[in-house]
Amino acid sequence: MSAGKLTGAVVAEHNSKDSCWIIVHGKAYDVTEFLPEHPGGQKIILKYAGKDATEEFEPIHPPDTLDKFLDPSKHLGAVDMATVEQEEKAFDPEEAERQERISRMPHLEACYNLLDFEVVARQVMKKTAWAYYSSGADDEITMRENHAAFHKIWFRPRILVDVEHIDMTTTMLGTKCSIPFYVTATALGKLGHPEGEVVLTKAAHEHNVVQMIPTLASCSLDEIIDAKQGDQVQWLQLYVNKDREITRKIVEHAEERGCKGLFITVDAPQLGRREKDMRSKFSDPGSNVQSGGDDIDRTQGAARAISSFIDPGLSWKDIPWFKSITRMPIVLKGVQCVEDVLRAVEAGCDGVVLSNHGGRQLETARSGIEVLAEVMPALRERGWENRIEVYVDGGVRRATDILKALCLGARGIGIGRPFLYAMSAYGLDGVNRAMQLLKDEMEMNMRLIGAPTVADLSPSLLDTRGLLGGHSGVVPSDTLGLSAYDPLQVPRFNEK
Ligand SMILES: Cc1cc2c(cc1C)[n+](S(=O)(=O)[O-])c1c(=O)[nH]c(=O)nc-1n2C[C@H](O)[C@H](O)[C@H](O)COP(=O)(O)O
Repeated sequence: MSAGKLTGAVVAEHNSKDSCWIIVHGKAYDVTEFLPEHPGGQKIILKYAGKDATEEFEPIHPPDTLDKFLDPSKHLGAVDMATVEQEEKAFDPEEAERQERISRMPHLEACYNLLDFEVVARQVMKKTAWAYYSSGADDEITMRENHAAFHKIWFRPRILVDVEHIDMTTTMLGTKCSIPFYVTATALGKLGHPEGEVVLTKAAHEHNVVQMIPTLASCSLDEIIDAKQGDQVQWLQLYVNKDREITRKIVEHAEERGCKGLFITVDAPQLGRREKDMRSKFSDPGSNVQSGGDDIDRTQGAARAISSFIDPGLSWKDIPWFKSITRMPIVLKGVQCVEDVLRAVEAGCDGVVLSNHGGRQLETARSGIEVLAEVMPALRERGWENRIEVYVDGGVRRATDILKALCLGARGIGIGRPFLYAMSAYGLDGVNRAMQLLKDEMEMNMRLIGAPTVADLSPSLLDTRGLLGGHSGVVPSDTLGLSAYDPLQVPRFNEK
């Protein structure tokens, strides 16, 4: 012991399956018995047996994970970190190139739209982080269709409308919001930024935008809720655990802490096959997947490793139970056809999110905006349009995308990746700029459409015939036009 603390040498003696100690945030833990239960497999823990595992642990696990899930008897106490041998990191040419690009990255002001953040983030993010955020399922057709679908809808703007004063405010689940979009739930925020989801919390407060807190956040639920200010509104996104008592505790705690909506994710009974994420794990020098020596198939990437608790048995019969454990409005996130929206109304749900999980789940599922165009007329013909709030997410990159969804009848629009990329590349300043760019675009486009308030946004302002074109998959491209087209510039990296 050194000054009443464990030394690195003592911890290093416990470096095998038979006796496995790790160090996280300066404390030692005996995880020997936990090894077979680890959702991410044993190999990743054994890689750090007897060593400091903090860097690997941090982005994937909320800080209270060990307190919550590891028996106190296995908490071995503080380690004198001065005695811990820090491993010499082998030179990583890819990391050196990434750092060099960071040194040349464009100024924040060079980002003029949400896609600009994606261009920069791709160059400056760590490979595994980029892979996790950017990946979609299988061939990523749905992921790309999510954005492409908005280009099938055209506006029918009205003129000579007094649009001097633009009012973007709306209400979502009874909450007044300054703009009709929200930060949707996206897991593992610390893959992109060391502060993780609390960065999104701060920006959401700045712009009076609702934040949906992910079950699989890197930050703990309490950290994210503690980061909110004043009457800032947060919702909880829930992956339902096979152990319903764990789920009950999470829901009750979130309600006690002031969350104003429960969004139950229903499109992920199993997480989708995201090959960029899988591939980046496969090439991860630390994993032994090549040798096939891992006891859990880590070729499935981070997604599969963190989601084994999700209950594939979740069904409509569970809705009454959720209504019995919370007074929060209940919204089903990931609904993808009219029939299930009508069923949600009959089940007494307060809302649905028309979503395919950002194209990360079922490949060739239709985009949320296309489903929205089908759902709202079906609700209106039954007189049910006010019985349920309909949200949509997926592929939203411009305010015109938001306005098209509002015209079709959406209550609010969820945005995921753009805020992750803005955060990963430029931190809080990036997310603030992204939200401000959207606000500026919204104000201008509401003027140009001839709709000064959200209530003025109606289906009559749209031409949706393009959505009826089906999914030929091979869109005849305007080759001549494209060859003449001077593509938009993207932020440029400074010359070497
Ligand atoms: C980009 C992204 C999306 C995730 C997401 C993680 C990332 C990195 N994760 S995931 O790890 O399980 O796939 C979640 C999640 O935790 N829970 C959830 O309901 N949706 C999750 N989604 C889906 C998200 O809530 C939106 O449906 C989707 O991001 C909207 O599409 P855009 O990214 O194009 O805005």
